[in-house]
Amino acid sequence: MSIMKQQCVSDLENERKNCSFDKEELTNIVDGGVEKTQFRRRLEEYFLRDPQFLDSIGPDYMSHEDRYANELRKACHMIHKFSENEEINQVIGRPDGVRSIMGLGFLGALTRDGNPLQLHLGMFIPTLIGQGTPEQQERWLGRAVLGEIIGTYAQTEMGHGTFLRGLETTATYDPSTQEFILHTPTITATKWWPGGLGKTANYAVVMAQLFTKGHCYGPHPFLVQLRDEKTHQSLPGLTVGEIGPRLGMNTSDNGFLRFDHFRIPRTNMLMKHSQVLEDGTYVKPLSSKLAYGTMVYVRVGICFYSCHLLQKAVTIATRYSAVRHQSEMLPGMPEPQILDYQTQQYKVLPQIATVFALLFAARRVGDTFIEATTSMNKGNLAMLPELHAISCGLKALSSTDSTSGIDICRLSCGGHGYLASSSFPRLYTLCTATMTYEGENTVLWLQVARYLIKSYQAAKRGEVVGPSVAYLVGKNTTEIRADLSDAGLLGACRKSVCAIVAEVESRLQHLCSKGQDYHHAWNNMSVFLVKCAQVHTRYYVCEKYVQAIENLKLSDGLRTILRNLCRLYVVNHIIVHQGDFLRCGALTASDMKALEEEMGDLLAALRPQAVSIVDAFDLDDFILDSVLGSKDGNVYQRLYDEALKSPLNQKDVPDAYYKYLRPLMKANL
Ligand SMILES: CCCCCCCCCCCCCCCCCC(=O)SCCNC(=O)CCNC(=O)[C@H](O)C(C)(C)COP(=O)(O)OP(=O)(O)OC[C@H]1O[C@@H](n2cnc3c(N)ncnc32)[C@H](O)[C@@H]1OP(=O)(O)O
Ligand SMILES: Cc1cc2nc3c(=O)[nH]c(=O)nc-3n(C[C@H](O)[C@H](O)[C@H](O)COP(=O)(O)OP(=O)(O)OC[C@H]3O[C@@H](n4cnc5c(N)ncnc54)[C@H](O)[C@@H]3O)c2cc1C
Repeated sequence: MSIMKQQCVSDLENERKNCSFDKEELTNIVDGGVEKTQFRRRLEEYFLRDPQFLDSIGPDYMSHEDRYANELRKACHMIHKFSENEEINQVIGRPDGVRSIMGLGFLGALTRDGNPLQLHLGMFIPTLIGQGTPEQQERWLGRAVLGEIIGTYAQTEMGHGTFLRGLETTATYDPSTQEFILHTPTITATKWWPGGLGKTANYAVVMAQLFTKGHCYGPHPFLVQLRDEKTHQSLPGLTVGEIGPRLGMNTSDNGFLRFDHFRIPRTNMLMKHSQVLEDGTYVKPLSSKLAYGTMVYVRVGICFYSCHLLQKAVTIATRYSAVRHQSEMLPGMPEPQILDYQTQQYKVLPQIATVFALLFAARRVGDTFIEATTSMNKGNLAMLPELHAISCGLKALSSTDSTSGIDICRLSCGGHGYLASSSFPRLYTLCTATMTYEGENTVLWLQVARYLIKSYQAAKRGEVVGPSVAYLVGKNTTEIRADLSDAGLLGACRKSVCAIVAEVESRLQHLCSKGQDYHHAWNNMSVFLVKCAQVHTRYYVCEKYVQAIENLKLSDGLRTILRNLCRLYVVNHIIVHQGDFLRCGALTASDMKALEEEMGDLLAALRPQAVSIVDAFDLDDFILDSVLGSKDGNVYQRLYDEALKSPLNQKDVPDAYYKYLRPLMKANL
């Protein structure tokens, strides 16, 4: 064993000796229970040890087409393995089965840079479940689950992604043939972006403006066959293709689609919520927003997904920080592990704390989703506005924090973090996409703000408002801070959110009273409205974090760790945004000093446990896919071995030298 390897390995071994808690207990909490850990491990064994998921050469060295083909190969193999596994079949058969399987983060690692079947699994099947009638599900769902038909979710157009009411694709009902005629009237109406649309999918859920009897009823979902089931050739009357290279996700064949008066049967409109009868009569849904149901589902999924990406990044960064030695802390002494620098701890440890914050909050929003959909299925839509606001807020917060957290982790690994083999570039590009897709984050923050302001005004009038916003009026606004305990800090958060919302609402009203119409006043206040949404959502996350730890049954050792992480999260948030707390008098300058001191203590207390905590995430080396983050810490050998795989290293003198450099250098001429 080389000296370097020995040192790296013993660094991690020493770290692991410090562990003051039961790792398995923490793993179970991360998974959501002992049984879930066991289930995940069984499936990981089944998938990750299968050599078919290995790449013959690194995807970064493949052509665009070969990379797509390689990931498609693995994605199809994954579906085969789904159908061959009795346990998975049983789970998929349950009402929440598809969600449970999709929620297994490790599946994302089977394909590296975007899965061509992700939209099929993540949106097409859920839309059939959420928007299709029982007869429609009978017709398509079973085939979709088996992979006999592959679909995508085609909503966004070149001209409109955010503003759904602005979609231009039309679906006009023709009662004489009982068909809808799908048409793309302009270049901007071209469907643009859907994953898997380019070359993989032979079906799509297409969102189009529904016209019947001369009226437009807004965007509705239609099940459209795109390609022949035998030849896979695109059907006459439509044009479909791939949109070209992206920042990342380059193997998800994001596509475009145009219709030229393309006809589909009436029964292909997904009619669970609204219907068009044979004679063209439109039957209204209970709420027009039910057509947006799949987006709400996926926004909840993104809260889990972005958190999982951060979990990977922080595992890599923490292990690397324990094996990397650099500079001198004490003059003349050996170079310390970089994790011993307080500034390094401040990069890594808050990201670990964030993983738990996002995970606990995602679980709460997941529960709200299940509760709301259960009552919606019984015709009660009362929870829909609250679900929409919470899922928008948490999707925006999770994706933003995970993306910035991943980049902080990358930076914490210095130069090596910039290598593709560190995995950070891929983690970053996968995560930053979650800030845009499924609702661009600013737009989602403004949806939350709309709900906040309306609820605040309603609460001031004495009306009952949703549970997540009930705190906006009443004693919280005048609450006198007692101490810096968890409860005290949550009280300070509440007070500052209440102050910010009250001030922004009053400035909004002021603009209106000066003669601005509400929409202009709204736009002129929108920077601050976004802020309202952000502080409210942050408070939601902090509150759920504290509650989760209070409610979990934990051993003392683990309780201390999780409590310290939670404190670090809340205290750091308050320090970073201290202006919000000082401005409304929720906290004082001397409180801030005390909190800063506490933060230093928390970093020091958590430092010895950092490697063990990320070990407890139980992420297999295959999942991490990083030369910097593997379990054994053998960083330098892996870096070197990976570099040797570069095609440029297969010849000492590359062909390009003879073509370009030699003439320039005038060598041997
Ligand atoms: C649980 C575990 C899970 C496991 C995991 C599984 C999942 C794994 C994840 C897989 C990842 C898959 C990859 C995904 C790839 C990306 C796919 C896409 O981007 S696809 C493309 C994604 N594209 C996008 O996301 C587009 C984003 N744009 C939009 O969603 C909409 O245009 C809008 C919301 C911005 C405005 O809509 P507009 O119609 O103009 O509405 P107005 O503003 O005029 O407000 C009117 C009223 O409606 C209300 N309301 C609104 N929405 C909802 C709702 N959903 N509901 C309820 N209510 C809603 C609103 O509050 C207001 O109420 P009020 O105040 O009147 O009471
Ligand atoms: C990797 C990836 C995968 C995708 N997959 C799919 C898919 O499978 N299916 C699908 O249908 N779509 C998909 N999309 C499209 C995606 O959903 C949209 O790009 C997204 O909803 C944003 O819409 P937009 O592109 O129209 O952005 P725009 O709305 O044009 O955003 C541009 C800017 O305008 C601002 N803006 C827009 N409206 C407002 C407003 N009301 N107030 C304030 N600011 C505003 C935004 O904040 C942003 O800064 C995907 C996109 C990406 C990047």
